[in-house]
Amino acid sequence: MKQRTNLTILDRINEFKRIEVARRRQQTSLEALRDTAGYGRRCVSLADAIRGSKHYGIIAEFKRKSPSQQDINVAADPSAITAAYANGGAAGISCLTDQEFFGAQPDDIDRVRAAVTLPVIRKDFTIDRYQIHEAKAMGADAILLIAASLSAGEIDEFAAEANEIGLEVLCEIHNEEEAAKLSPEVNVVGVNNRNLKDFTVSISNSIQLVELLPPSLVRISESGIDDPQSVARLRREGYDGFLIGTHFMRQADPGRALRDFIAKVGEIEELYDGAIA
Ligand SMILES: O=P(O)(O)OC[C@@H](O)[C@@H](O)c1c[nH]c2ccccc12
Repeated sequence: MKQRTNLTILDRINEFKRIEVARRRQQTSLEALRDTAGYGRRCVSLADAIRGSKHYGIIAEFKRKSPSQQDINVAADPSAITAAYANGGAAGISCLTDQEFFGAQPDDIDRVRAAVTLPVIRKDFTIDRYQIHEAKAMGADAILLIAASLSAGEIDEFAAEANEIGLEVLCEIHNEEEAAKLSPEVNVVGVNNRNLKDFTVSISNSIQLVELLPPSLVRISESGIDDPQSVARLRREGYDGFLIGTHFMRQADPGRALRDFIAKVGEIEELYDGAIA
């Protein structure tokens, strides 16, 4: 038998999710989810927002705490912060909805939805198709699929089901083996710089994997980005966007931090363009 001590954090979260999903399904049926106002809402395209961004395609994340960073900003208000992210130049919003490990509250997406018109990613650990419909009912525009947790068949199936109800899919990979699981149903591919098994972070992971990413997909680099220089570098490698949470959430004014960050990327790119002109 597999020993509990050998389970990674991702295994533990996914195990918890199976119980959570079973409980939620008892409380609210799929049919009831389909009757919600959120479910009837027309989604905004995340891929288009990243591609069309004039501010480097930054998806700013709302996150109170995490297993790797512990408390980040536990008293944070989702409406105020994401409205400030929108004003600061975000291309999209990522909002954690896991309560147990990430400290989310049940109405977080509602509050984000009320505050912004940007595309919103429901950031959770999707291991069951029920969660796809739940994301739609919550008013999200896109869901996250973590390749480390799913088979190639599940990624394809879940992504197709999400697309069918208007949701886009961000599929997250961390290595070559996971890159091979990408499906044509996926809209955005994210290379995670953080290893979800041991929490080590390395931006060079995005640099190494970029050549394996299908050119048709919008590409983003995720996690551990805290320096405008890294964004400028990764853009030269072919990344269209960036998912950044902790660096902004830790600051007194996350919206302003995003605005300043974007301005610095601009300065770096100007210098770079000047140097090669
Ligand atoms: O806070 P950071 O290091 O800027 O990272 C944001 C985002 O990439 C990270 O929260 C994340 C990436 N993949 C995930 C999967 C589940 C939960 C969270 C994540």
